[in-house]
Amino acid sequence: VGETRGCSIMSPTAPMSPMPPMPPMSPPSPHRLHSPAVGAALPPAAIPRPTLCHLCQQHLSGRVHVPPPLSGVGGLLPPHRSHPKAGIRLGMRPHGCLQLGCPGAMACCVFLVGRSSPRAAGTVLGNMGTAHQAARPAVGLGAARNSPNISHTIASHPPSPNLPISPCPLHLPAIPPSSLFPPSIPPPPPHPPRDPLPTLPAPSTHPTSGLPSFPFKLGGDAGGGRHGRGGGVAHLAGCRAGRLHIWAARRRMAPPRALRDLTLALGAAVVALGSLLFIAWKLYFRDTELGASWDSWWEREVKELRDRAPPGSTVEWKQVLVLGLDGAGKSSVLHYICSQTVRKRIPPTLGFNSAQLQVEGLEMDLLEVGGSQNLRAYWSHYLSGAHVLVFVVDSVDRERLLTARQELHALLAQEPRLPLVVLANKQDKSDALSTEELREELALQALDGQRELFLLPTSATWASLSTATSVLHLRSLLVSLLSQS
Ligand SMILES: Nc1nc2c(ncn2[C@@H]2O[C@H](COP(=O)(O)OP(=O)(O)OP(=O)(O)O)[C@@H](O)[C@H]2O)c(=O)[nH]1
Ligand SMILES: [Mg+2]
Repeated sequence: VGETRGCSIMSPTAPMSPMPPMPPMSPPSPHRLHSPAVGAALPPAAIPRPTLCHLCQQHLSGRVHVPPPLSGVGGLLPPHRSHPKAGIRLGMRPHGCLQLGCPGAMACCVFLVGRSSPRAAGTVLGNMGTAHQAARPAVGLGAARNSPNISHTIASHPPSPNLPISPCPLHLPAIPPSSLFPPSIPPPPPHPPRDPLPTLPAPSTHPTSGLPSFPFKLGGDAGGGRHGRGGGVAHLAGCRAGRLHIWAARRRMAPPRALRDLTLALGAAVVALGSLLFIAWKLYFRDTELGASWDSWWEREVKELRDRAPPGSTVEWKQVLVLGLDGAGKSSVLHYICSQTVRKRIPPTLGFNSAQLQVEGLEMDLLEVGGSQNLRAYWSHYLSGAHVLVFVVDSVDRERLLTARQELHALLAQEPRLPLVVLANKQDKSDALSTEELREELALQALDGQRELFLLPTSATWASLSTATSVLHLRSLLVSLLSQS
């Protein structure tokens, strides 16, 4: 046990004296930095007398001082004589200036701030008066009070009313705080009363529209104006006000000017391009059937026939009447005979078509009357002037063969001796009826012996040009028939 070194070293050699009692803790002082005394409130006499910092001393002694590099935050720069405004740097602290309790700093700052920015002066004073109550903001106010803006601004930053008063190091006259900080800012003078608005007349009812309207004068009292001399009383109806409102809304939503111009330019370009294309199309197809109308084609045919006739020759006119149900192929056959070309698309004949053929001193007048139901009533009117009747039948249209037969026999009943040529058209189609079948379906055998009767298989297509079904056989037959009569 005796070898326990720690115990032997740590063991006291002398008896311990009792500890003295600790003094009671004092509460923290609000002015601990400026007053070493301990207490809740300091009497004015206990505040240490302020002393000028070295920067303020230099400035107040009249020497130009170039401030050292700035550092820190929350203070003011010392002033510069030639550039007083340059000395104002709120929010930046210069070296050594704005020492707590330095009234010189306060005076310099307020002086310069007051010359440059009254509002900044008020801020400075307010901050210093509240944060550093040991200083005396009233000292520097002697230089700034001449500006009404300063005192006005300072009112919004009133320092504590318990500020102590100490002698002014700048020997400025002491100013009582009550005159520096007015209790309230005087209210602005009231606006002068405006002219009362003119009262509108009561609305009346518009005589024609029935809407409420308000009379107003056009052109003014002088009797001029762009609406006519003498002015006059007009009526502004309620609907017009609505239109004005819509117009204004449209104007607000109108696209920008550049977009409008671009749209107009594009529209003009499209119109010009379309016109050019149309002219080019017309020029390109002027000699083809696409560019020429049906009527002009007939006119050209007639002109060619007349030009081909030998001068002074006597031409005998014969009329060939071409009839048949609609869609049988009458127009196609005529076109084929006259031009020996095929038109893929032929519009239905709404009235009649006429073509002249001059062959071997014989001029044929080929007359086609439309085959639609409303035109069939006119067929009989052309029978008396015809020398030959050509009746065209659609060899594929089985459903209407009975109709075709009835129409044909009704015509023949009126002209018992008129030569008849029946065309079994569209023989190029695979399901076309043969001529024998058509002879039976149309009851042509009943006409045997009454008149000259022919039944020809035809096809008005390119492929049939040199075949037995070519329409050109019809032309030869017609020439033979008409030459005899
Ligand atoms: N496959 C074929 N189609 C034909 C033939 N003949 C005419 N067509 C077609 O039949 C349709 C009617 O021909 P159109 O010549 O107009 O008949 P249409 O008798 O004059 O008719 P309407 O004028 O209405 O009385 C057209 O589409 C022609 O192309 C033919 O021989 N073969
Ligand atoms: Mg036709």
